[in-house]
Amino acid sequence: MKIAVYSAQPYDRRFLDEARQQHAAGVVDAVYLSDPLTLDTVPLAQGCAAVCVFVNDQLDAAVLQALHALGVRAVLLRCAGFNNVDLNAAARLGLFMARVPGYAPEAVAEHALALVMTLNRHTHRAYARVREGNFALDGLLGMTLHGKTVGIVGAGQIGTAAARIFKGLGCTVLVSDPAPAPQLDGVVTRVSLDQLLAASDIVSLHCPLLEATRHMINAASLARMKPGAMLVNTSRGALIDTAAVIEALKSRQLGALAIDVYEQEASLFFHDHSSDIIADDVFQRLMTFPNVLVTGHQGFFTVEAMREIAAVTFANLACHMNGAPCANLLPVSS
Ligand SMILES: NC(=O)c1ccc[n+]([C@@H]2O[C@H](COP(=O)([O-])OP(=O)(O)OC[C@H]3O[C@@H](n4cnc5c(N)ncnc54)[C@H](O)[C@@H]3O)[C@@H](O)[C@H]2O)c1
Repeated sequence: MKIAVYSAQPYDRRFLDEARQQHAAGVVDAVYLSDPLTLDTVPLAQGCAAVCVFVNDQLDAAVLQALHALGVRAVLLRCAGFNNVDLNAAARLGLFMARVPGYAPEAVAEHALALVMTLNRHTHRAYARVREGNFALDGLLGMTLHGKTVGIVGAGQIGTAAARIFKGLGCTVLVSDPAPAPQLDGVVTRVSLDQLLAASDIVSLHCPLLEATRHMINAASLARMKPGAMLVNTSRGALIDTAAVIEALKSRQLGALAIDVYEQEASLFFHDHSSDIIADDVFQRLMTFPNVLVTGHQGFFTVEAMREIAAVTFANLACHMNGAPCANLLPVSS
């Protein structure tokens, strides 16, 4: 079987090839495409019975229909989130749609911690200063995290890992989740979103992007936050209304922002734009704040997570090829 791998970076190729040698040598051929999947790039999957995609690839009804017409019968997401998939269209077309849930929740949770630590203690600024021979401490004042209150919005696999990390630092951990994980019983305090926003020094988002969670952080919810609190988003960009966040930063209601995801990231992230004029004025405004830290969707990016993503992707493909049950199917509705 031939599989077209969209949005393939050299590191994807390395880990996917490793897994293919181990799990599907001689059975699966991979065609690596640096282009993202869009309606325009569907024809690149000509001759392939499956495609493998990533977080910003388009999987709306038109793209799925075009892939199906080309003979594609399986779509393998090499990620956990599937907010970019039209589930109804996938069901209508009878496509095999599988993802990689919970491949390394600690990797993303640890990245959230890295963002908090960096932004709080200004290590990114200290690094640059010291290299220039500037050892002044002015502007580097942080807060001691021990004893602070951290609010985790969405305590699934990643949120649970994050809750344990912050608990380990001596923080009080609040959780808001309509279906909270029982393994956090006795470790965290369960509260409503409003209670969490009002009480937390740090709010970290770990829920999926759904219609119900789109822009859950907006002007109203920002106003309910503790003045000067830090907001962290390693989940999906559109959980946050970025324009409202900019206003809250300007008024100092929001004390600091750390994001690994951005609602318009598809045209920026995973590529080198250092010689381009970036046309996204909202993103560029964010870049002007000294209390904003942005990374380019790298929360998942550890050796362990990349290995697991590649291995599970080929295990999912094997289920499709052998007609075996697959635990990682998307919840497609008919
Ligand atoms: N930055 C990265 O590299 C990266 C990597 C992997 C996943 N992610 C993102 O992290 C998200 C979480 O991943 P996960 O593996 O922990 O998912 P998960 O399904 O294990 O957990 C999600 C949790 O969110 C909860 N939830 C749903 N709606 C909610 C709401 N309105 N308010 C509060 N909680 C709500 C669910 O009940 C569930 O417990 C993914 O959806 C994905 O978008 C980001």
